[in-house]
Amino acid sequence: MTLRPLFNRVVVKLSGEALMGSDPFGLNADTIQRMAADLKATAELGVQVAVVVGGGNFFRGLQGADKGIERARADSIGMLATVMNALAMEGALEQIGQPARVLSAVAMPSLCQPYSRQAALAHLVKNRVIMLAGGTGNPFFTTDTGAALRACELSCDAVMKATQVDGIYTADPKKNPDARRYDRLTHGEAIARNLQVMDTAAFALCRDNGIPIVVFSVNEPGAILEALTGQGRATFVVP
Ligand SMILES: Nc1ncnc2c1ncn2[C@@H]1O[C@H](COP(=O)(O)OP(=O)(O)OP(=O)(O)O)[C@@H](O)[C@H]1O
Ligand SMILES: O=c1ccn([C@@H]2O[C@H](COP(=O)(O)O)[C@@H](O)[C@H]2O)c(=O)[nH]1
Repeated sequence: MTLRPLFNRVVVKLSGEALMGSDPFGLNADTIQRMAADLKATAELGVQVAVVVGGGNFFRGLQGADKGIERARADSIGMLATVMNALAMEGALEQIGQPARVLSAVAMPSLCQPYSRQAALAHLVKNRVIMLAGGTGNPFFTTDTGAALRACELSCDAVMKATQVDGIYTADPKKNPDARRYDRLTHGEAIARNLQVMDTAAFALCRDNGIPIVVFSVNEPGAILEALTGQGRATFVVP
């Protein structure tokens, strides 16, 4: 069967928490290798892939702030966590022969290239998987908003949110076993119903720029390729 991608250029928002696999913290090597293979298979289908990686496996700013770290400083630590994840994934991709580049919104030129739209587009057309680290580069935001922002500025066809749950539910399914899953809803409905799988700023940016969002679980091998070819379980957020 020939697999046809639903989209030609995407932002994959890769959950930081998913990168720890069954470990309690940090990076799980098998999990990273599995996701790298999935991203490579997706790129081999001809899809241009920009990955915005989260940092929840290491640090979230709000948790730091709860422990008394000033919020902006805590968010800086969170952004650095995303750079660690991006560097790890870049290495895993290169190891299996998939060209990849980290571009960071927080400049650290001895480790990776600073993010610019021009550089990102130049890598994408050469079929390199780009790892967009540092979120938006500003505190008080999340990598979901970073993913939406990059999808807008890089003219992506969709945001693929690769996360820990297999779609968007009426409430957080980890806390509410009676929550029901949506197959499809609009950005406006997601915002109005306060569905916290993504933050409102991310939903609003995608709504205002007509960018669909696909939410799916990344916990099975091949999940990204499956979601991109319209297989498997996912929720589609559409204009
Ligand atoms: N209505 C909802 N439907 C689905 N999931 C929801 C909902 N409300 C809250 N969630 C929670 O949102 C989580 C996904 O978002 P979250 O930002 O926490 O993590 P992530 O995007 O996977 O990235 P990271 O781990 O890097 O922070 C899910 O694991 C789920 O528990
Ligand atoms: O634009 C951004 C993106 C992220 N942060 C900080 O990083 C952590 C980790 O990102 P997640 O989206 O939670 O995975 C986040 O909690 C923020 O503290 C940021 O400041 N700005």
